[in-house]
Amino acid sequence: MSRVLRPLRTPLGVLTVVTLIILVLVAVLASVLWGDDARLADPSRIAEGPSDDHLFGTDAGGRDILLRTLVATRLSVGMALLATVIGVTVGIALGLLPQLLGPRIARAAASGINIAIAFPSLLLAIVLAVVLGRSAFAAVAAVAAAMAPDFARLTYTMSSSVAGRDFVQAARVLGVPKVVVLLRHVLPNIRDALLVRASISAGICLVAFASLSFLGLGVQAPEFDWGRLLDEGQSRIFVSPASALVPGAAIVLAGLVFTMFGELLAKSLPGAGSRGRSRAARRRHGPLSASTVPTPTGATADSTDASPVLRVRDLTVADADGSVLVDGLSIDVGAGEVLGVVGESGSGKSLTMMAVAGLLDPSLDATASTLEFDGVTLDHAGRVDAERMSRTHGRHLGEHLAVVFQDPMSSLNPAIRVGPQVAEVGRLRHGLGRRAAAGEAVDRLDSVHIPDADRRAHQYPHQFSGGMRQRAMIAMGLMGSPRLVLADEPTTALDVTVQKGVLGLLRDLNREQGTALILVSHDMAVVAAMCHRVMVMYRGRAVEVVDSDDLIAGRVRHPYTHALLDSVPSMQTDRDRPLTTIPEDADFPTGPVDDRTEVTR
Ligand SMILES: Nc1ncnc2c1ncn2[C@@H]1O[C@H](COP(=O)(O)OP(=O)(O)OP(=O)(O)O)[C@@H](O)[C@H]1O
Repeated sequence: MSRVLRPLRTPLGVLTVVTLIILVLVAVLASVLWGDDARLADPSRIAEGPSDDHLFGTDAGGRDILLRTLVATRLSVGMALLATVIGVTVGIALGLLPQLLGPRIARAAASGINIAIAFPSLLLAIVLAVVLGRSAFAAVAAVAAAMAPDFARLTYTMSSSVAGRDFVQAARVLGVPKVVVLLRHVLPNIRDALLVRASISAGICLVAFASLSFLGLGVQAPEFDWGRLLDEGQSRIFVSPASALVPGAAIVLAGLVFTMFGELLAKSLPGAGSRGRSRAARRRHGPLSASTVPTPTGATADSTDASPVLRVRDLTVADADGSVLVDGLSIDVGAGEVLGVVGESGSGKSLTMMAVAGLLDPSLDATASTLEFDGVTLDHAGRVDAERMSRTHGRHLGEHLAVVFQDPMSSLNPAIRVGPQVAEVGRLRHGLGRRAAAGEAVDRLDSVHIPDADRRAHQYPHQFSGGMRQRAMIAMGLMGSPRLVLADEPTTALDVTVQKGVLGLLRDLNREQGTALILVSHDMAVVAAMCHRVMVMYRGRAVEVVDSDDLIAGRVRHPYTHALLDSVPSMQTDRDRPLTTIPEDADFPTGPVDDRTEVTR
């Protein structure tokens, strides 16, 4: 709270607040106190200069210029605020729209917004005001319409960036409807920047209205706003400068107040960016398997379980240019199994997991001859369509599939307290009431060893440590009945002292509830200790799947797996020589090992 109030204690903050209060008081009271005087013409005092009775003189109707300017505050400020509210609301709705539509329509909508924003907004407002007719209502509609594209662009850009964060992906895995994701997870994280921009825009609106009225397009007689007063006064500016200068000064001052208020808001609000660091990356990976069955396209992480939890055949992911990023991958993971996935950076581990979770970027093209999760076929005529998966199987995936992302800071929505985030699954999936879901969330937080879970549930993610955030993510998965957990480098961002706790939690879940686990990691020691089998990926292909015992003993066959093992230091490593690394230009075969391949290690 003190952080929010700190900017108010600066001289600029005090000045802004005081002037804002004065502006509001004038807008509310001036019409009541001086409305009649400001409207009543006095033919005996037409176009007088400054005097004791009239500080800044009178206008062509003999009315006090100062009083008319004060009385015009309500209409001028009111119209600016109304247009801002309408423009911002419409702009935000338009800016969020592409997130709700399919990729093609979204691109078209985004292009439409870009084209609209290319028009100078004041020019657009003038054109619209002419088209809509001369009235205050038309002016409000015109200024709001001219402002909307700007906000649509801002909203679209910011929401696109937030939509890439892990906590939004996590919400999608849970099957949260798109509109709810936008309102609950995206909008709160861009709200602050929009608020600041809106208050600054209100000042700009004020000038736009003055311009319209000055051109005779806005408020019509007998009503008057500052722009109209300026228009009336400009013809007499050389005889009676105050007639134009007073309303002109009011426009400038009020515009300044709004702008200063916007600046003050910017300093007071923490801002979406500071609440949660953006991480565009998504990584999730690998599964557990049982036997290595070389296939024509790649090694298969194959489960011995008669009815695997996850069954993937010939998964291929290509980008828009046709480059193949994941090439013919086949995986089986059975209940209670842990499959490790290792491989060089960029080998396609995350994309594989994204495809399984239905979180693939729409720009990517994915196909599979089989993609079954927990007895449900997820692919559609060979196409892995994330949109369709979420629509058709969102509920099933949300209940039985849990994802633990790499970066615990970006996995949780920074704008929502941890308890309600964990409780969301209970409310969405199990139809629990707010109170019941909150109670269950506390139980789950407790079960993942969050100390003082009741109190912690009321805290925001930034008040949690990294390890606690990962535990909270796991607690979220436990709100359903997960049959499979995809853990994408879940401990990479954590201190080593915390890693053990998080991995232990995943292992307990696997052992006690028979939950299958796919663990992506670069840490060979972790993989060897945690997993039954390990799938080695290289350039988009599974080149080898090996029992972890064999991995530990070095009984591997593919040259890339050898190279991976050679790069792991051991107690026997010669400390006087540089550690072995895999050269960047190394070119290993991308085909899978088969039974004829000699075990050379
Ligand atoms: N949305 C996308 N559009 C185009 N290419 C992509 C996209 N996402 C990932 N890629 C590319 O696909 C390849 C595999 O990416 P992926 O994230 O699966 O790698 P990874 O094995 O998980 O790497 P790391 O270990 O560094 O996380 C990379 O070359 C990456 O640049």
